[in-house]
Amino acid sequence: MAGATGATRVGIGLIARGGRVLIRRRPPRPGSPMPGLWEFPGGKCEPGESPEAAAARECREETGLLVEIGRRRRVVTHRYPHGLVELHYFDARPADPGAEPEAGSGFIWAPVADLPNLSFPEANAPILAELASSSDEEAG
Ligand SMILES: Nc1nc2c([nH]c(=O)n2[C@H]2C[C@H](O)[C@@H](COP(=O)(O)OP(=O)(O)OP(=O)(O)O)O2)c(=O)[nH]1
Repeated sequence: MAGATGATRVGIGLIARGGRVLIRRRPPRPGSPMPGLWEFPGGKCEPGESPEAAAARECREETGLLVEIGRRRRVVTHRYPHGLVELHYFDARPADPGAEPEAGSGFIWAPVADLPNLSFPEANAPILAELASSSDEEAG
């Protein structure tokens, strides 16, 4: 769904537990850009859906986990060759603290400190820098 700026709004969940976050490689699907890059769970807002609700729904659909959405950390507008996106990043955690992502979903718990070494879509640079700096603080 397009926002006021004409950008496609996207809700993204930073599902964290014990210094790790859930990521997977973007699947190679027809019409889905940037296959093979790592990503956080998320996707486009449906008509009338808030980014927060989209983040919760996509986390559920993609990882199988029911999540509690926390604060909105950042909003990033980015132009890709495939279009203009407005990415809303939310802190999230599994409603059941011991729950694991669905087998076959491709999601893994990656240490936050490892994220700078992985290839993500370009628009994720600011959130990756922010997460890396908060992991330094925790470590230090
Ligand atoms: N899920 C997700 N999308 C991201 C991230 N970083 C980033 O730039 N994006 C971009 C890629 C796409 O342009 C857009 C999300 O679209 P998508 O294609 O993954 O979403 P979707 O599941 O709703 O799409 P569809 O294939 O069902 O049409 O946000 C990220 O970390 N996670």
